[in-house]
Amino acid sequence: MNIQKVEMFHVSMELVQPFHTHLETVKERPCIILKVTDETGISGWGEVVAFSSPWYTEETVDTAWHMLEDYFIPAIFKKEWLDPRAVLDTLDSWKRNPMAKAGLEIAIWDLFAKRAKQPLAKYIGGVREVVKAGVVVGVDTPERMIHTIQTRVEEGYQRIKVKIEPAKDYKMLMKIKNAFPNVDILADANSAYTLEDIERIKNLDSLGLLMIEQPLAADDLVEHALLQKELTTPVCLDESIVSYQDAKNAIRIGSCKTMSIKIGRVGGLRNAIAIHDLCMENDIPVWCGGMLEMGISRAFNIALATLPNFTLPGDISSSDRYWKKDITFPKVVVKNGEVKVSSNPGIGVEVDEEYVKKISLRTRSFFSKTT
Ligand SMILES: O=C(O)CCC(=O)c1ccccc1C(=O)O
Ligand SMILES: [Mg+2]
Repeated sequence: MNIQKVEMFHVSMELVQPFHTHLETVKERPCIILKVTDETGISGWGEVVAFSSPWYTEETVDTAWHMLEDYFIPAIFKKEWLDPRAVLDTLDSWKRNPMAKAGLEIAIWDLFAKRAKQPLAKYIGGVREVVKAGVVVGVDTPERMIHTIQTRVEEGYQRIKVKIEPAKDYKMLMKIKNAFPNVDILADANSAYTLEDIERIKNLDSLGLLMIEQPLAADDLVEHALLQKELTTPVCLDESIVSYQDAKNAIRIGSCKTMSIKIGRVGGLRNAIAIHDLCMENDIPVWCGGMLEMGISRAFNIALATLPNFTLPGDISSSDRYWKKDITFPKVVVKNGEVKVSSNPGIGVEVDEEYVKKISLRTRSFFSKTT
């Protein structure tokens, strides 16, 4: 297979509700959408999930745009592709920039699955017809959060995630747990604590949380291991796992009991699958993390979550939780706490290309030299 054309769209959409963490509030969500077309005219779609500023990880929309136009896109025209797993071997001749690499790599996976006339979930070895849905409830007063959680539980979501920080943890979580003793509650700290806060974190142990996500710094696998030894609540790593090697190290020293896998954060679908397999061999259950994504990335998350070791509900929610109008159709809907996996070829959703063009702030097309 040869790539003949790559189109890049820098788009932006307003979230239905602003997304608050202790690090950043996201109201307007930019993204890079990628369309790759082969010699037979079949196209695959990708999405780069970096934000406009480096609050979550170091990449931004602008750094990703730069890496894609100056390095990654020119490189993929130079090869004939027989397997989507080979794409990262080429892109990994440059360091890091996982979200930029992933955006391009996933578009090629979609293209391969479409050429094989198979749904992506089947193409990667998925085993589920439906995946479990979880949702994030934004920081607010405990009363309003309890009200929102009630609605989400009625909608069927199987797990509720709330953001915590030292100034807003035990009391808020206790109110929530008292109101919903049988609901799985996950607390995500986005690195708001240090090991000096160990007594504060240990205090959360009595709440029976499903897990605590990324309590400490992104680059601290060792301190997460020390913390996990002192806690009964499972530690889940998010920002700390940006490569297969990170996952291997975390497992080796016991930094966590579960992981959130995000295709963008780990540099592509091949790596996400490999980390899934590694965790499965080591009895570490995983779940699919979310990035406030648009419909293309959401479709990839659903396909990824059909792999056997995705036994925990992920940040996989209805399109309506994020967007008035998404760039893909049909919409993702949660029914009885589950999302149905598409049986259409590739990512299984159509991209509304006219709409993508309409909301684009900049676009660029690249062509193979041989056309
Ligand atoms: O619903 C979602 O898409 C995930 C929400 C979420 O927690 C998140 C969103 C953007 C960036 C980082 C994170 C995170 O998991 O820390
Ligand atoms: Mg997180």
